[in-house]
Parts: sequence; structure tokens; C-alpha cells
Amino acid sequence: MNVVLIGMPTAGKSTVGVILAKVMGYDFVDSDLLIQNQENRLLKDIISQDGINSFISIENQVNASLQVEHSIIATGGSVVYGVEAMAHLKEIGTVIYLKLSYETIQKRLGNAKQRGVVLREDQTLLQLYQERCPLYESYADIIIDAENLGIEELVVKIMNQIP
Ligand SMILES: Nc1ncnc2c1ncn2[C@@H]1O[C@H](COP(=O)(O)OP(=O)(O)OP(=O)(O)O)[C@@H](O)[C@H]1O
Ligand SMILES: O=C(O)C1=C[C@@H](O)[C@@H](O)[C@H](O)C1
Ligand SMILES: [Mg+2]
Repeated sequence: MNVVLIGMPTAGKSTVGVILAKVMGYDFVDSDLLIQNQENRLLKDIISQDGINSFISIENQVNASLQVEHSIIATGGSVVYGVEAMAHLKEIGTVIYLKLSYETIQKRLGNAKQRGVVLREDQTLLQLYQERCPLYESYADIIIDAENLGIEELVVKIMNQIP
């Protein structure tokens, strides 16, 4: 079985995921890096060159094809737009949503466009947050409130909730 981390960009999926893998003796997979490997391009270049719909479709295909065991899987924040990806991830793992307030995400994110976030031209970060929260919640097996927790504290909180 795997543990799948979902949540907004900067929620800590990659940072916390790799530590969690070490502490639990799991492997670590970052699906953003698998996308970059497959495409041989940076995420932000895929988004700027091909557009957000193509990126979402590539992300969906990569995550839907993931064949791993005993791994912590850090997904990209936009993975929840991929129906096939989420169906597959739910089948191969326990899905954990790292939930943070809009204010914290905004502070950590800085300039969303420069980081290559899947944000439509006419969409604000607040609208993106409001659009995504229900998706993260609907796919989550476990929701973890990560607000005001340091990286190590969050690792412990996640470990305590993994079945
Ligand atoms: N618990 C935390 N407290 C403070 N800062 C954190 C915490 N977790 C992560 N960060 C910081 O937030 C930034 C983004 O974290 P990270 O790359 O792990 O996010 P992510 O969820 O993987 O985002 P993405 O969806 O873009 O891949 C990093 O600079 C990281 O150090
Ligand atoms: O939440 C997002 O829109 C994204 C998050 C990153 O992990 C990458 O998957 C990509 O930059 C898009
Ligand atoms: Mg990440």
C-alpha cells in the first residue's frame, strides 16, 4: 500500500513526503518529477508552452500510470483535476489531504504564475483555492490540518493518522 499526499501548491507534499518516507522506511515518489522526466521539460515550461489543459492531461496520464508499492507519493497540486489519476491513486493508496488556510498558501506561494501553478488567466489565487478545496476534500481518505505546524510536527501528525 502507498500513502498519497494531495493539497495546494506549497502545502508541503514534497518536503514532508520525503522525510515521511525516510522515517517510515518507505520509498518516495514525486509525481511532478516523473512528469518532468517524461517530458524532459520543467513543469513551468510545459504549462507556458502547451497551456494548462495539456499540462493537466499529461499529469493525469502520468499519475494514472503510476506503478509503485510501499511508497509515499507527493502529487502536484493540480492532480485533482485528473479523474483517472485520482481513481488510480485512491486504489493504490491512502489519500491524505494536507489542508492549509488561504492566507498561509498565499504567503508561501509568492508569485503563482512564476512557479507554474495551474491558474487560468482570469482566475485569482483565492478563486483557485476555493475551486480546489472541495476537490481535495472529496478525494481525501484523511484530512490533516497542517496550519501552524513545522515540517517535523506535520510528519509526526501524519504518521499518527496513517492506518
Ligand atoms: N510545514 C511547513 N512549514 C513551513 N514551511 C513549509 C512547510 N512545509 C513546506 N514548507 C515550505 O513551503 C515551500 C513549498 O513546499 P513543497 O515544495 O513541499 O510544497 P508542495 O506541496 O510539494 O507543492 P507543489 O504542489 O508545488 O509541489 C518550501 O519552501 C517548503 O520549505
Ligand atoms: O498546483 C498546481 O497547479 C501545480 C503544482 C505543482 O506541483 C506542479 O504540478 C505544477 O506546477 C502545477
Ligand atoms: Mg511538490
